[in-house]
Amino acid sequence: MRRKMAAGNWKMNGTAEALGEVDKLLAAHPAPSCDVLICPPATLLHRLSDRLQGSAVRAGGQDCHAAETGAHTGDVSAAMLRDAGATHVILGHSERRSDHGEADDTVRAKTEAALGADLVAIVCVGETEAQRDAGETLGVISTQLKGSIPDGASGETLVVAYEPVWAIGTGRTPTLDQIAEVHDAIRAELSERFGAEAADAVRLLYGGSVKPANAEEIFGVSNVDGALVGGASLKADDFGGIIAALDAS
Ligand SMILES: O=C(CO)COP(=O)(O)O
Repeated sequence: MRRKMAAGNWKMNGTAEALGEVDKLLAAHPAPSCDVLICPPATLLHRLSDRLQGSAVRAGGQDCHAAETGAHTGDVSAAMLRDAGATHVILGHSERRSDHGEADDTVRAKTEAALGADLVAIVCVGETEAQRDAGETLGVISTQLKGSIPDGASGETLVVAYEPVWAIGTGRTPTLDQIAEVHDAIRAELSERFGAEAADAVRLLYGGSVKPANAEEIFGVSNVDGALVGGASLKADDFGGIIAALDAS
């Protein structure tokens, strides 16, 4: 049985006062039965992980460099995230791919670095609207999975997030059938590469305009093991509603 996961990606949002929302969330959901993860900006990671001491909620990074140390101004290594209290890191998010030109081989190198630092890697894949309209969705996802996930990944160290680019921050979501089609295809692809047992242990998250109002139906979809949540993770009430829907699913 895969443990469900609700992961919040704060993106470039939040200064110290945002931690008040975390206090609210912890008070409202002291013992969630799913894994709950918050990935704040790197500047908040240490303070967040201090705040989460003694709770069931974990902290994660939003990116890391592929190298361990060195002359990479502005970058943060996987070991540094770990040192700041992270247990997980999001890699290959579509905003990293588009804002920073990250290709699959970069994502793969970063994922290797994350695994080497004992972080769970949440590797993101997803098609653009033009790719979906052209009928290329499954091919694009397959290429991203092959290129972004290193051979050393396992069910315990890898989470895959399917985030259609056109659904991120837009209020639009794929149909439930479209989500099922992609998640089933991801599971099959992982199974072919890593074997059924290892593939079965990998959590597959859906991301893109997940809200309390649509969470329940999305969590009912085949091979959806939770969500990677952007905007709605910034407010304790909204993220709490998503956690509650996941716990009830
Ligand atoms: O990109 C996302 C999470 O990584 C999704 O963002 P939204 O939930 O704001 O659409």
